[in-house]
Amino acid sequence: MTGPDVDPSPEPECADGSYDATARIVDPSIEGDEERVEAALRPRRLSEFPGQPRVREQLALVLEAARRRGAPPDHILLSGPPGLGKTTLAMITAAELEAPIRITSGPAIQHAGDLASILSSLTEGEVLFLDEIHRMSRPAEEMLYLAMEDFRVDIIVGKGPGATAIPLELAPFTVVGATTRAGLLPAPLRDRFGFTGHLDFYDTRDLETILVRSAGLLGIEEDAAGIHEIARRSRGTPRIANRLLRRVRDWAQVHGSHIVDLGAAEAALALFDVDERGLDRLDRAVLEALCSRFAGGPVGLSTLAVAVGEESDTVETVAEPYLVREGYMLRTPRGRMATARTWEHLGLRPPASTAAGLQQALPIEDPALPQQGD
Ligand SMILES: Nc1ncnc2c1ncn2[C@@H]1O[C@H](COP(=O)(O)OP(=O)(O)OP(=O)(O)O)[C@@H](O)[C@H]1O
Repeated sequence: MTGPDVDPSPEPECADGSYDATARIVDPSIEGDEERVEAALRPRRLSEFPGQPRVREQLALVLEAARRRGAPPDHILLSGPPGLGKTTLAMITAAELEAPIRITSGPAIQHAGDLASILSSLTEGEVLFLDEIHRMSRPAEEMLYLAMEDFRVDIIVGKGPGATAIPLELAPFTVVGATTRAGLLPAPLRDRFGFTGHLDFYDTRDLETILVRSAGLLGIEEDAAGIHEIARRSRGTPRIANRLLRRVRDWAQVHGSHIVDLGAAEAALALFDVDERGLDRLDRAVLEALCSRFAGGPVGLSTLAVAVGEESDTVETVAEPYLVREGYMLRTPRGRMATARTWEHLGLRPPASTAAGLQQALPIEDPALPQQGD
């Protein structure tokens, strides 16, 4: 079977030499054709979903209990870095409940009225998937509290002192919210979710399972060494793993071997600037700025982002979680700092004062960053 195809990613360097995150081969965000390929690769049921054993088990329990009660489950919040499977799990939730799903996102709901019209059209038991729930407007958020708790919204009719609230009953439904920034959710909203699943980066073995499945669906011939190489250099992220698989497939096709093996994986990943540890150009740009321009830190997030020509949000949600998790960066009360591993990876020697500072660096717990076992 030949699966859907996409063009190779363009070279991510801008004309002025700054970094273009939209063109990153390991950018976990998606657009256009990529969305179509992703849809084809999504597991449909919990039993087909590799990795995240804790969340999977917890979710299975919540859904099974709801099914036995014959009532919609509690609202579900899924948090974690991009590309780890939040949307996939929301769709699986609906499939396991045999319920329809309505998909929207925080930025798409700017007015409370937008949300009211979605809520009032939900059928009993329907799943409402709210992606990027932390980006909803305040009035919509407040309407959502009431709807989640009492299955009711108050429609305001008129303006000023004469305005009246007309309550509108809603059919019971389940919100599945997804966020890359759980720490930004206001407490009243967070408290209305009966179950929170935090998705963490995948280990290499789970990524191998995902890649073998994807290769089968896309009609790609592979061997174990090729799959292993891609898996271990995918930043623990299924979306990136699937994308690298297609680029290695491209390389193999163009070079006439047609098989995703170790040689093809190494050559293609080198071509697309994915290094031995799976770090990409943005990761390395951040680390290089941290070491070369700020002597290893501490440096504030926005200063660091400006230094690499990126939005703070991109550095914080896309690059940092993996760099922190892999021990390449520390978040301290005084700012971001390089670690001994960073200097070593870049082949640089820290100045003596920085080396001493490294000993005193105190990491901070930040709810916006994924925490193990959260
Ligand atoms: N456990 C998994 N098994 C197989 N494929 C997966 C898994 N998790 C994610 N994927 C694949 O990775 C891609 C991205 O997943 P998904 O869209 O669910 O991520 P996300 O966390 O919602 O990302 P975002 O935060 O950007 O919305 C999809 O093609 C999906 O099929």
